[in-house]
Amino acid sequence: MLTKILKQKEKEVAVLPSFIKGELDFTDKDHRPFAYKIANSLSMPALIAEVKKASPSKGIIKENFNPVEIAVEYEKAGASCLSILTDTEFFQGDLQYLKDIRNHVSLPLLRKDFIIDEKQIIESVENGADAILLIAACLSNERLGKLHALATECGLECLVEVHSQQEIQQVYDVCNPSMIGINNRDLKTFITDIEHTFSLLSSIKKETLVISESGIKTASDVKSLFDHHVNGMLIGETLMRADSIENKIRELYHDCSN
Ligand SMILES: O=P(O)(O)OC[C@@H](O)[C@@H](O)c1c[nH]c2ccccc12
Repeated sequence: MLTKILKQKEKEVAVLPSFIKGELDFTDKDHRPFAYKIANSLSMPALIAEVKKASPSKGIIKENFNPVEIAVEYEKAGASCLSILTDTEFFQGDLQYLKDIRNHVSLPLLRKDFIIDEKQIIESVENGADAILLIAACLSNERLGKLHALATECGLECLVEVHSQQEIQQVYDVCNPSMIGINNRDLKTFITDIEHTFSLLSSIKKETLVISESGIKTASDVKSLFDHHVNGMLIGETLMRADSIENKIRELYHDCSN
């Protein structure tokens, strides 16, 4: 699946406009600090709530999908940051959702896509992202280092996603990201296991914020992230399937306040 996605991304990137680095000027962009928001959620793991219509493993997750309404609900319900899927082909997202949501909420926004090229970084800034996802499994060391450096120069924060001890090493060899995301989803089997986060925690530097991603479903999951001092959690499906986002978020945090 990842190979298929990356092939498609190469096609998309080929038609993106090129740019001249010296001519970039993003000084007037209003940046909403992403990692700062995560670091400041001390009493419980910060919630990065994901706007996600569909996925390759689950198909359509939410039928009546209104991205702006969902984002507004997430903000009201106390999410710290939002993650917006912008991949159209596999996740039925759209870059336009990022723009629209930015006009209706004041939370920091992560563009969730498969970033493999510098041109997508420029596109992310232009469309209102505060942060981007960089997936170690999709990038060589050299690419990861370069993309992380350009994003930082452009004022974007990076959440660098890893699945293994080896990838954590790869990340630290080429950059020092403020946030590392541990994906609990095994990309080969699509099975999620939150224990995956705990098994990799000790390899992450103290100064790096840790985000647990995927398959977080219950108050007891959230409590165990909290007990392991995980800084943040990225939740999509559980919230998208809830009848009431507000009630679901309250329910998820329930055991942290006891
Ligand atoms: O819907 P879930 O299981 O709560 O997962 C959210 C998020 O972690 C997942 O969408 C994700 C994590 N890494 C990704 C990379 C690309 C696309 C999607 C993802």
